Amino acid sequence: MTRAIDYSLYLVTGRELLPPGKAIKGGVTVVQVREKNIDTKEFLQIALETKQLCRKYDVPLIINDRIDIALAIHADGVHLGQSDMPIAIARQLLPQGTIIGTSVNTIEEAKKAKADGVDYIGIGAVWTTSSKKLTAPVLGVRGVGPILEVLKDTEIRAVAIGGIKITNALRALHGAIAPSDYRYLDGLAVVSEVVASPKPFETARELSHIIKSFKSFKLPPVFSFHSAKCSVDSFVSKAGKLLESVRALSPLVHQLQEITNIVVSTQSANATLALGASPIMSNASEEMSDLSKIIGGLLINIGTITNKECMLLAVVFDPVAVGATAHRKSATEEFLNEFQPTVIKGNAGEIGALVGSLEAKSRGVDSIGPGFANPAEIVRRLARRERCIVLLTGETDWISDGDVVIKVANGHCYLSSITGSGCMLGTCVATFCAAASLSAPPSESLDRLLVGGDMLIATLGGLLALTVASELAGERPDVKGTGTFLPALIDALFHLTPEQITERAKVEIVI
Ligand SMILES: Cc1ncc(COP(=O)(O)OP(=O)(O)O)c(N)n1
Ligand SMILES: Cc1nc(C(=O)O)sc1CCOP(=O)(O)O
Repeated sequence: MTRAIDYSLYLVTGRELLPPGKAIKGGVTVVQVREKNIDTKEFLQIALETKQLCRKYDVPLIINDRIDIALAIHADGVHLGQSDMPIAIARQLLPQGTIIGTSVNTIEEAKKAKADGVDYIGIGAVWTTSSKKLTAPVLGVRGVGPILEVLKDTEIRAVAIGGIKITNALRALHGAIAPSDYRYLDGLAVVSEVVASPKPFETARELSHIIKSFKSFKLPPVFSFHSAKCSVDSFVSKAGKLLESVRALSPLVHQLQEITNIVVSTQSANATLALGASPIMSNASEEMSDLSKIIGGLLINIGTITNKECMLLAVVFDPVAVGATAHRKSATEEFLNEFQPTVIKGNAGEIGALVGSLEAKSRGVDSIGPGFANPAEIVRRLARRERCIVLLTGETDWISDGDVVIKVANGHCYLSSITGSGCMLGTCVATFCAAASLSAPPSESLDRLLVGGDMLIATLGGLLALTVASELAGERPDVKGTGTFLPALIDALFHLTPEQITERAKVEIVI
């Protein structure tokens, strides 16, 4: 019988790298010895030494490429690449129960591996790597899910390999989920993150913690805890109450808006202040590391984040006019390939570009086209795919965590006639998300390792804050048009109460 293996943290190592002892103690669950350009005798020696270490800690040992070495040391398994010994012949040569894994870069290769009856596949390379000269294209995190889909209804295990780091492990795990049946990775395979670490024990421990936390959490939804059975009243009252947390905690909200002008920045900063939070507007990547330690939430539009620690903060991603230019499209792709947002917010044109729908398109920052025939399905699908909350804005707004869909019909018509209202909404949502995450019990973020706090409620709270404030502002007798509306809106945000939110909310749970 084949030994059952925990593939969670799969360390690939070799003679120029570490003896894996410290890393195993930190939580490595499988070790592979991978040697290139080496004498057989020397490979054998290294494999034997590694085997002793693996036996000591009861961790299975896999040999890369070389069936003869695996046979000689009675290894637990072999890993064979596309140009190595064919799987069927390897099966004949190896004792029954030997684990056989193979490398996969395409759906076709995955189908072949499935037909060959391998025990596991290594899917890669997810990202670029300095540990190997790649001969196949980099998949990106979005390329992994469709390959996993091939393993549907099989016992074949899967790990992702290539460029996996502590900072992107979470995105790799969440982003690499086959959408149709929630098949997810069994583990992550790493070389340099552990072997080049000055503290391999600590690095392995941290990676292991991320993977365990991911696996312990039931899928989906990622950021909230609801079912369609929850009542509208409970959603709305929790969303309104969050305003009290915003005022009590006054979270620092970082607004990294590479493509916005100064007028909009001032407005967004004033809206953040009016809610009782504290804005910091900075695009300097040099500051990201320091800022990530003190901010409660982050709002980002098209642009880059160099500091991946931010992934563990409440992050609102606003892909402004993503469908309008090739640059915005590729920047957004790149961002979502690497980064795990908490909320994606966009108008129909922007969300349409993300889901590949022709029902709505971007013209500049505006949206054109007939609009979505089934907006509830669109937000739910995107939320599931990106493992986050999605907020689709328009005359009616739609929110989903991939499960529940909420329809919101608040807002004054002047909102769409002033510049920067989308950015103001982004900052309101980021502010409420920051307050929700800061007030969450510490165990919540530790257990789930994403962002603690209820991000569905927080998104609803931020949306209601701005839309209800806009109604209050628009109703003022001294507001005669959009010029007087804007300062009245800031005033309304400043004086907004939880009761106004709950009394005025026009919210429906759709599914
Ligand atoms: C877990 C895992 N996945 C993929 C590979 C790559 O193996 P291969 O294609 O045989 O390439 P080389 O490692 O031989 O360069 C792997 N080793 N482990
Ligand atoms: C050994 C290997 N195989 C890959 C593949 O794509 O099949 S990528 C890779 C190296 C992974 O190293 P690191 O964790 O340092 O990026």
